[in-house]
Amino acid sequence: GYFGKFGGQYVAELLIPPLKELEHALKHIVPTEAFQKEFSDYLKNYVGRESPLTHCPTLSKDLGFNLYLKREDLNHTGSHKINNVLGQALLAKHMGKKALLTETGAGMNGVATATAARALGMDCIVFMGAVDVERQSHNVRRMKLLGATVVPVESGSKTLKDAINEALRFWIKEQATYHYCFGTAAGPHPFPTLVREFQSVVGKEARRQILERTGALPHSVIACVGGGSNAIGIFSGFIDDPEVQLIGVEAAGTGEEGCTNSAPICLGTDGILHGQRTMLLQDDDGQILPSHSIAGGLDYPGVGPEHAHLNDCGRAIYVKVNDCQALNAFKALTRAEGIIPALESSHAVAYVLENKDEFPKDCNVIVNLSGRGDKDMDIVEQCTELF
Ligand SMILES: CC/C=C(/N=C/c1c(COP(=O)(O)O)cnc(C)c1O)C(=O)O
Repeated sequence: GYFGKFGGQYVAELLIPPLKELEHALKHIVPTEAFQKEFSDYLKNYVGRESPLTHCPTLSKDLGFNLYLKREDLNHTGSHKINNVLGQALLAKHMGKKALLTETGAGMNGVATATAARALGMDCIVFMGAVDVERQSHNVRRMKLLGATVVPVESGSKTLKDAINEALRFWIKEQATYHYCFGTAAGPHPFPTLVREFQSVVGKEARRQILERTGALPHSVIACVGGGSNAIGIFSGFIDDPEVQLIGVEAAGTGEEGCTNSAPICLGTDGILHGQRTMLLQDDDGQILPSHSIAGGLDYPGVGPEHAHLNDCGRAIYVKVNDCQALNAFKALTRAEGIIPALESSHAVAYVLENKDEFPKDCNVIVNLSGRGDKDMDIVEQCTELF
């Protein structure tokens, strides 16, 4: 369960049994033809895969190279989150679990888990920081419509980190009947591996699609990084093609020197959080620092261990983009191509728009468009100078 020196299973003894059960399921159920067939069938006929690879003619003309978007925003429920939670929900069913619990920040993972629970006839509890309940209210309404119980978390910074803490406590108590649908490629082993496995469909499709469309591999593949699941999903399709540059985009918050941010790889240090050794925003005593991002789904002081390793070994580079740059990219994509991106995904688009001279003329670049922006209407409308 390690990625270089990162990863592991640093949890209370009480959590070892369900994690061991999950490791067993990953090894003995996921690889079976029956499971893979059922999972692929849901991805095709319920999620609506495969997602398109959309060329952006207007932005490409301005950039001087070809920008392609992997359209995870077009999946059922509006983001890549459904790929992972459907895989985990199917696995939970096979493991005889009766209900699902999860954490959510942007609410996309909460909606996806509530949706998968309905599709499989299971109950669902979602832990969500009180700050996120406010700023992503569109998704809270969707979760409730889907019959999920939303538990606002009032501890700590009342965002994703705190929701994970509460969810883990709940799981310790209810592990016999609940499966913890971990929403990102982070947490204790086997979650980073399990989530990567279920998100790898994105990278497989994107690699085949770009070869079909352009006859060559792309110069770069770019994705925003919160916990790291949409990025590791698309990276995994190209990780064995050393000529393809992999770029993870973290959230720099407001961007001033020393400001509160969510960029643990760019600005953090090595430590342990939520059962994993990874890069973190922490003080000298190892106390976790509060994070900030305009995007609820990136507002997390940690990152999945595989990204910490890919940064360490240099296979991927990690950069950061601030709130304002993300908002500008949100507007640019909306107005240029008629696609309204999630603020999380806007960070990946912003990196390309802000650094266009780094990409060779006429090359091909893929950005993972991890989700749609309906949930962000209130936030964006507050930045009225944008529109
Ligand atoms: C697991 C908590 C993260 C959430 N969302 C994260 C997110 C992210 C960042 O999550 P990762 O892909 O796991 O880094 C990117 N794009 C969209 C549209 C997102 O919603 C959520 O609760 O919805």
